[in-house]
Amino acid sequence: MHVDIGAALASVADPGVEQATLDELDERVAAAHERIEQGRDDDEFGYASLNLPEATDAETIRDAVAPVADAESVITVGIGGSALGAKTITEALAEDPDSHVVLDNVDPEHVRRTLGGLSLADTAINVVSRSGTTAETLANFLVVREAYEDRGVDWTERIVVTTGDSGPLRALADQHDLPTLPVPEGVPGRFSALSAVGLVPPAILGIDIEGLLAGGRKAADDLAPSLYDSPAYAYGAMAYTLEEAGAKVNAVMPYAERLESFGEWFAQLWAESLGKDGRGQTPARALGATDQHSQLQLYRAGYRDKVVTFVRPRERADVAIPDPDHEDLSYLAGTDLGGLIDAEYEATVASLPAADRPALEIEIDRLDAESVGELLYAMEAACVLVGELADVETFTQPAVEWGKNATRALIRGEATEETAAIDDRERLRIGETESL
Ligand SMILES: O=P(O)(O)OC[C@H]1O[C@](O)(CO)[C@@H](O)[C@@H]1O
Repeated sequence: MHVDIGAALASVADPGVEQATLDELDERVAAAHERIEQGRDDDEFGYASLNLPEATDAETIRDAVAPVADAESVITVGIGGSALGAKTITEALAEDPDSHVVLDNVDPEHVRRTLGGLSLADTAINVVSRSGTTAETLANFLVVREAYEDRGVDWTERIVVTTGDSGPLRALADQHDLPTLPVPEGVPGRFSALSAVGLVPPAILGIDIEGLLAGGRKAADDLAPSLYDSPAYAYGAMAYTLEEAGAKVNAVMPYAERLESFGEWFAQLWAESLGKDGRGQTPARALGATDQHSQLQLYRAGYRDKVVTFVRPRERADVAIPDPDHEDLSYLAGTDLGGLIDAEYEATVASLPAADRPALEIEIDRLDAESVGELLYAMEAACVLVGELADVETFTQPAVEWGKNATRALIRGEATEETAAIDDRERLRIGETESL
């Protein structure tokens, strides 16, 4: 994996990073690296995330999924970091990415349609919740369980549960003696892709989870006291410095359909870790080449408040483009789709500094287990570095609690500060909707 930061230097971009600023920052990177390594050595809360490639035991995961290893599909019931890591890995690596469906929302139409489309007898259930109390996950699990019962499929024979030591999900697993895996100690959900939290569906679907962990180890080995020696820290240092210089939005634009969910995973990692104390880059999700015909206008000619992070695999499968039968298309003759998307990548990356806007590039070797593991780990390490440099609480997410408390109080019919705020919130309705 390599990171190219050239298109975000002040010599070609505004906001941009002066080489001298980067050299100066490198001393702070060294200090942050030392702090991170100390946290890893002590398995400190949060920093323990960066020990997962060594701490995760692939054999234990394979043993736990053995009873359902014959499943043709997996349905993951989880949300946030309890779903996005697995979703990202299976989308990137599964032979058939559609064999992993994820219920990480409580949209009744979507849940009903998803369950209706599955042969439950051939589908394993992967329920994941660190706290074991998340309303969306528990509600969806109860709906999924009932669907299995209604179709006469013994759900206790088709399930793996990954959860903490307490809470209703742990109690349910104990009550039915279900195969369970622990969530990693001291690792927030968004950092847990390289643990049972992210690796059960890949293991069931025959993905090389050992390769994913090996890729994570490679990225860990590349952490160094200088950003110039570590792709992860180079990316993190640039993202931090660009934010300081005004790039408040970080648009992640992978040039591979199989990395679209990586953008969703990155969004939680970046937003929940760094959106603290009135700061934090807003992660925008884009996809190349598609969003060249959509968001690129804004990235090149909108506010100077963005950096675009391009991601691509160097090696790709290929599809020849048949010779065109119109002279206006003669430029496509003898080319292939891989060559076309790579040409579009090069053109679009260059189009940012051509409009003196910053771009960062992340290139992985190919879409295989080691490269994906390396990418996920490197982004986690980059995120931890930004948290150190920005001096924020990287590993907690207190701001999400208000909505959870309000939802629970609403559902229970309780009168709380939150429900009062819901009742009294400012409204000015324009237009009509039919009254329910
Ligand atoms: O794994 P749990 O406890 O169900 O939490 C799911 C997600 O909800 C959050 O706690 C935010 O509410 C995320 O940090 C986490 O990934």
